[in-house]
Amino acid sequence: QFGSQIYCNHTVNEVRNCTDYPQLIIPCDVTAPADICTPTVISTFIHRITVNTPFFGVIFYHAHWAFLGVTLLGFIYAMIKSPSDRLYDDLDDEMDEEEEGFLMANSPKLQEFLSWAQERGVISDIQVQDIPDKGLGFVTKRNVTRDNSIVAYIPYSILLNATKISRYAKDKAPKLEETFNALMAEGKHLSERDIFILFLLYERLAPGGETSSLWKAYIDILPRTLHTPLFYDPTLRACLDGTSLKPAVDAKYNKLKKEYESLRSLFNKWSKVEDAGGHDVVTFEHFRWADGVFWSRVLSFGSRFQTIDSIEGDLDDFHLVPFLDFANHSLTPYARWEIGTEGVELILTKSDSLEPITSDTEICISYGDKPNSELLFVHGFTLSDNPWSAISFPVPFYDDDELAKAKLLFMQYHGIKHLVSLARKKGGAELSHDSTRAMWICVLAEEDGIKFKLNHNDPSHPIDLFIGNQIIPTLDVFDNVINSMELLPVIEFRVMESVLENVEYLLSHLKQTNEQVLKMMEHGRNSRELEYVRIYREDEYKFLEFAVEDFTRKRDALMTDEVVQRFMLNDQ
Ligand SMILES: C[S@@+](CC[C@H](N)C(=O)[O-])C[C@H]1O[C@@H](n2cnc3c(N)ncnc32)[C@H](O)[C@@H]1O
Repeated sequence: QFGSQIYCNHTVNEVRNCTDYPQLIIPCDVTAPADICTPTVISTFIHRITVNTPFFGVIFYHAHWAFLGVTLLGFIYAMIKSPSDRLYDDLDDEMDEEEEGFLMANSPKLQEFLSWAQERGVISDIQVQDIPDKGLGFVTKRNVTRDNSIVAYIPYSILLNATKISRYAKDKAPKLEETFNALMAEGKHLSERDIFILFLLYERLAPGGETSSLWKAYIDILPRTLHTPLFYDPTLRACLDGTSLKPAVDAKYNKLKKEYESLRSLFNKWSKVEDAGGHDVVTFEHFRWADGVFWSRVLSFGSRFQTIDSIEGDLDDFHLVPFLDFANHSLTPYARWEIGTEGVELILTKSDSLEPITSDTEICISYGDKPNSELLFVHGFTLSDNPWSAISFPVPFYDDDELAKAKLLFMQYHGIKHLVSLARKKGGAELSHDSTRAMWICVLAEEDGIKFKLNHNDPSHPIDLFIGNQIIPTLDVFDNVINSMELLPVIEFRVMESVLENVEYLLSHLKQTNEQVLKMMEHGRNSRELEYVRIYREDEYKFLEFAVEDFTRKRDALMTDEVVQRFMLNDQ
């Protein structure tokens, strides 16, 4: 009623004086002198109502208590009510795991999954644990020797691949099958990846899809938030400016967005939008998640098929292997995975060292010789001591190249990527075989004797290439013909010059943005993601400097070649 007002409650000769009695300076209350303590406007107002119309005063008094009571009850209800809506269940999951984006090793969901796996035949002699900065991973339970022994075994029956998902949709998930059928009716070819991500979304979000599913326990342990650049906020994304990854991230983001929009209406057939609280059943956020989970956990069996003939007759490349997919990546892994006769095995790789691996040591596998750009793009982490470096840029056709369209069509027909990839190998920066072919096609001109013939009436074979008078039916023939051309050093010289121009441009672009980005990084919140981006930028910078040096050397060496010199003289 009086707010923070105070007064002196002591008089000397009828004058208020608290100089010697500071303890008598006290807060105003109703007994205080009215000329010193002024009630607040609101309290005066309420007082007046109460005195002039006691009836309303009584109502006001009781309403006050009723309001407090209802608020308290509402609060208690909100505390004890478990959210029933699937959408909020999901939100709840996300909040639990929000901090790290990963499940914790002691979570009931993980325990449920481990029992599920065990009941279905998974055998393991290692433990799933929280690994700092990596989510979950494997650790040894006791001292073990590296002797090619199997430390985990996952039977084929719980592996997922596109064929199995399609069969599951047919038998148990009619709405998922409807989605597959609708897309095929539109003439869309469903890739293995398409089938996987539709499955992951269906299992996670379609009502009734997950509850009775064989895969529920597995879907539940998949990380709900991912940390790849596709999930960066705009500031963090700007820290990629000037790198070769930036255009790749932007392109992927836009592609996913388009893909999501084209599927949105089909997702909304899984349940009524009203039942999903007026939201889309599957949001773009979910769609990004499914794509990210797929690429960060899938194993490619492709190159290892010769070792199996009992995997239920299907020859899909991509497999999700529940349990094995807890294995993290290391440059010096203790284990590898292999396809056994009845399941996938995790094997402690043999080592000459007799020293055992001590208990509680992390058991990693190798995801392959992946450069930091790829690790960051697919997995959201980088390694400061990663020896694998690589860089890619689009095939650099000249603006005035009239054959560019035909060249692109030829490359497409023969499955040559439109991307040039350079990697650190054998002490130099090397073009991949595919990229060498792409660069040859790029730098060849009509004057060199190449000719394209378009086959308008045959869409299955739309273009032919001729070099001299020889038709080039396959890429092997292409390699042989180019390698036996007298002009080869000139072609190589052009390739070196063009690649050099591109790596020089990439380096200067990275240099230009470095200062600005480093400043932004200094002021940014220090996060693990930022550290990963910093490592990647430094790595790319060093590799580009190295590539510029190496290609300058290679180009200069070719400049002394007789054929090149003759060609240059004739050209002038
Ligand atoms: C196949 S999963 C491995 C299991 C995963 N840690 C989990 O909690 O489910 C691959 C993901 O693990 C994380 N990861 C694997 N190796 C890592 C490493 N060396 N450093 C940081 N994160 C790693 C990345 O998020 C990656 O996308």
